[in-house]
Amino acid sequence: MTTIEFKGVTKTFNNGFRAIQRTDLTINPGEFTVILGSSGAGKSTLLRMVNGLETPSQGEIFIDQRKLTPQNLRHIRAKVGMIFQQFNLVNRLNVMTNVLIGRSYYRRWWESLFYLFTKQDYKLAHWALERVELTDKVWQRASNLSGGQQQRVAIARVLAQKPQIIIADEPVASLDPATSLEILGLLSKICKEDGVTVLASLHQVNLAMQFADRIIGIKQGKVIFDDQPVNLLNNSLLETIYDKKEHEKIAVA
Ligand SMILES: Nc1ncnc2c1ncn2[C@@H]1O[C@H](COP(=O)(O)OP(=O)(O)OP(=O)(O)O)[C@@H](O)[C@H]1O
Repeated sequence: MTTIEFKGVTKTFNNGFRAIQRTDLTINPGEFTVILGSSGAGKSTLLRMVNGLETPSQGEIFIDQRKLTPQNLRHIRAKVGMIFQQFNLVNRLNVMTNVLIGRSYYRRWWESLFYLFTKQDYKLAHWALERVELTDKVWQRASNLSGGQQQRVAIARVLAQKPQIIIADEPVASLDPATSLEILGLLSKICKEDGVTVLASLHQVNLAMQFADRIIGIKQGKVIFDDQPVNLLNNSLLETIYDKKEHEKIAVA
């Protein structure tokens, strides 16, 4: 099981805006850690640094005690599966091919370009689609699926990658409440059954409380809460993580 460490990490964008203040964090192996914070708090920036989609301005990131560098980025990306709010599927391709794309990290670039995958890749893709209960949709175009089904294809693609870490950037922000529960339940199951370290950002406090082993609250790029979910509600920090108005909106929702 794999640990993620942020050591003295900051992120300042080219326009001079500092999105992440100096951060030291260890994300424990095999845990479901949720990052909470209002819009613009820096959740995506923090997550995107784990697989090199953003680079820290200062400090270092370690995956399983191995420092993330441009030289080992491809190797580390193979271990880190990524799930996005907008699913990021190739809409014109069928479900199977989308899932096979998760195997690209283990293929030469031209093999992936021409969708040349091995029997073992197909076997893994089938296994992944079974895990997300989508074997009846294998040959359908991705664009013909519902949002929840598309997110399940994205999870299958990540599973086919055989990741040690899953980074999920607001994975349920585009889904209805029932489908959100289904998707987070699936991620939680994968975390517990496969020993995958999951680091997810969410907007919904109730969902974080239900699924997280640990919640990290950030505000203006700074960690202001880091504890078990049960300690969040006892703590006025919930009002601090979100400004009070937003908190009241969430409570009503
Ligand atoms: N490429 C960039 N250049 C300059 N500023 C950026 C860039 N990307 C993000 N930011 C800024 O950094 C801050 C953090 O952005 P980030 O996307 O990490 O927030 P977030 O917490 O994920 O927000 P949301 O919940 O709305 O997705 C925001 O103020 C954003 O405008």
